[in-house]
Amino acid sequence: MDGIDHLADERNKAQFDVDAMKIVWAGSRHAFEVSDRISKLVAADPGFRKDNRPMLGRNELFKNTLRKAAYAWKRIIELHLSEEEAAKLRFYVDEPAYTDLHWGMFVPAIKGQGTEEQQQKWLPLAYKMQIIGCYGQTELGHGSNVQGLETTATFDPQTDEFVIHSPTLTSSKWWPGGLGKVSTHGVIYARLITDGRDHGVHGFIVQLRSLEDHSPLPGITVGDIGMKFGNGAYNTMDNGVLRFDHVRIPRDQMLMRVSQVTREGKYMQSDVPRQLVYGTMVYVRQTIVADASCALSRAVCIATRYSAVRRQFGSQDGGPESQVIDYKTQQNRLFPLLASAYAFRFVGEWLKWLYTDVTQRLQTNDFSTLPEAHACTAGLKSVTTTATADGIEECRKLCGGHGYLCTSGLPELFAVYVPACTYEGDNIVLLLQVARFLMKTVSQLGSGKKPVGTTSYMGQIEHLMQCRSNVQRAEDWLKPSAILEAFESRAARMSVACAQNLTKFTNPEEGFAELSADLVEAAVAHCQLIIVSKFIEKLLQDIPGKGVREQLEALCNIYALFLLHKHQGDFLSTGCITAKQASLANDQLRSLYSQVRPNAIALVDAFNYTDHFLGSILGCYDGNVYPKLYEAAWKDPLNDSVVPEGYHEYIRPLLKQNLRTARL
Ligand SMILES: CC/C=C\C/C=C\C/C=C\C/C=C\C/C=C\C/C=C\C=C\C(=O)SCCNC(=O)CCNC(=O)[C@H](O)C(C)(C)COP(=O)(O)OP(=O)(O)OC[C@H]1O[C@@H](n2cnc3c(N)ncnc32)[C@H](O)[C@@H]1OP(=O)(O)O
Ligand SMILES: Cc1cc2nc3c(=O)[nH]c(=O)nc-3n(C[C@H](O)[C@H](O)[C@H](O)COP(=O)(O)OP(=O)(O)OC[C@H]3O[C@@H](n4cnc5c(N)ncnc54)[C@H](O)[C@@H]3O)c2cc1C
Repeated sequence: MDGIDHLADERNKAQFDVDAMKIVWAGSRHAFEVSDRISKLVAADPGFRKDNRPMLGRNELFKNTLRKAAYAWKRIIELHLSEEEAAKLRFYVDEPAYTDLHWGMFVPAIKGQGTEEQQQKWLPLAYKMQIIGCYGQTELGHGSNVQGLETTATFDPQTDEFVIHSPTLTSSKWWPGGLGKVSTHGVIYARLITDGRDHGVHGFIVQLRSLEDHSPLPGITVGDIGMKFGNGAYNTMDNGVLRFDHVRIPRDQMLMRVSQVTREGKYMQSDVPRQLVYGTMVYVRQTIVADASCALSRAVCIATRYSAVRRQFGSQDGGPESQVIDYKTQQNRLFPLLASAYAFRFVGEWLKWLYTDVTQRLQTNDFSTLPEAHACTAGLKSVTTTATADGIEECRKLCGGHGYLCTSGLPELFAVYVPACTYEGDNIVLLLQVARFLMKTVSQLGSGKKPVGTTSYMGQIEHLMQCRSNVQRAEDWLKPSAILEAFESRAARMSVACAQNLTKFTNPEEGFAELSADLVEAAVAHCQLIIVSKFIEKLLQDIPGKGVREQLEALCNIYALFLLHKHQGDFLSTGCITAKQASLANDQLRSLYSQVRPNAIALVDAFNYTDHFLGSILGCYDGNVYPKLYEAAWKDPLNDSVVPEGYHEYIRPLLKQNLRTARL
């Protein structure tokens, strides 16, 4: 606006090489270059404008999303973008749309659960978007309990078809994104019935709409489920309702990698575990962890830049007031979120590796790491999305009153992000899955079976059950070994305590239900240990760039010590640390905040977000907040006229009446 960088002084304070940090954040030089190029391309294109979203009504908003999705596809084709570049373009367009489900769930479901033949038939059509697909699992009556789904797929041997049917109101598909108005096809989950026998839930490719005129096919009732939380926000998505009235599909449209139905109607299961039917959810949960770091870093970038711009109190001799970022309370709320964004980035990278590894093993029929992959994706999805949703709201509060304005970008970010705590598995339901995995691990400890992977720490259970932290000075908390021992012993002791309490119940399922709140806490402790340990492992790698390692070490310590402080009840009650050691951790945390303070702006610059992507006046790169806020206010439709519409109808009569009353 005035061409001045109002945050230049802050940028000059940085003690590390920001460009090198950008590469660490992106994951590689290649990833950085792709991301940088595509984000700038999107930002410069008026076709991807998004600042008017909160003002649009539902129909206008939705049509605008359709236009953008079609335009994005046109640009992808014109520019010959690779799959990686196209995914980045959709990411930076930053508008939830049916394409998320098409590329994010429909295609992966066919890839993961379809046979080679099925993949060859359906994937080319999906890749060219000649068909558009959704993921139709959840129903009005059941979401978390997948085994409770009611939709049926009954095999008819006479015609070699499945009959897909919604027998009750509660069996209506409800929620699938892209279903409401766009999808031509869906991977639909239904109970497979052959010869009167129910074989449980399986996936089927079902055509929903005509490829000629988009009308629903016979027997199909489909529509949108209605407005969701927040103006604009996730209402760009057509989450849908769907009912089937005896809809017939050919037999070869059952996804048959896990199990098959023969021409004669015989149900056959391959060696592949039935849980692979849930494989698409594992895949998406893994991507959601990486997305958590994006959403949180975005909110933190806004709150950090604005905290450096905003001044309140503390003026000396008529000089400027204090920047609010210098208040320790602000740092204590903001810097752990900054550290969490980095922590989630690195654990997301690791989880991607774990997922790729398990996928390769599955291809050779090695299913041994599937339970761990399920527990890690479920647990980390839960812990990172909860922290991110809470963190975005905290960032809004960190921006004071202006954070509540839509132009801060934070209300929309929160509204779009918060359902991540629910979709792809309710966070509590997922933590209970982790707890089951942990209880199984503990119960096998005496059997000679060595715990592996993320539970390998349980292999030293005797030590972890009785060790005492040897931290004596605040600086001792900077040793990775001190942090790891505290987190491992806390997690191990909480799991073992649950396991011991479970033995008091004759019926294990009753015990599990009764102790579920404690089990969830044990699962959280285990997941936080994974995040801390993956951050520490990241620091063992070669990290080029002046001062980059030092900044990451400080952030890693902030993340760990902040958690230790927040959950000190766990650490103290399990006897892993003393009250004195907890207090030393807090002293160390304060001193780490001072270390990070001069680098804070550079640490958020390293995310390399364009102003277009951030979509926030408070977070704009040049920090020129006030003129931009002032100017934006005048662009609000309410300011189109000086005297508002409705004055003559509703304000003037009131004022006149008050005048008469006053004269009386
Ligand atoms: C405007 C823009 C501005 C800003 C944008 C900013 C940010 C945006 C950021 C992010 C957006 C990112 C992404 C968006 C993506 C998605 C959103 C859209 C779509 C959402 C889609 C969905 O929600 S799809 C539906 C998902 N549904 C669920 O997740 C259901 C959850 N329930 C279950 O998974 C299961 O029912 C259960 C696991 C809870 C229980 O299953 P059940 O069969 O009953 O199992 P159990 O008896 O408990 O267990 C049996 C054994 O099976 C093992 N198991 C269970 N699940 C799995 C699995 N998945 N894999 C492997 N193994 C599994 C379990 O451990 C048991 O094992 P045992 O050894 O103990 O027998
Ligand atoms: C924005 C959005 C997009 C979505 N997109 C899709 C999609 O594309 N495709 C699709 O199929 N689905 C989709 N869903 C549905 C989503 O996956 C489900 O809403 C989710 O799995 C949670 O299930 P539920 O709604 O049945 O919650 P419920 O299970 O009914 O949860 C209600 C409460 O009960 C608690 N609870 C449930 N079971 C237990 C238990 N065993 N122990 C303790 N507490 C429990 C939960 O913690 C929660 O507090 C979407 C949902 C949203 C919000």
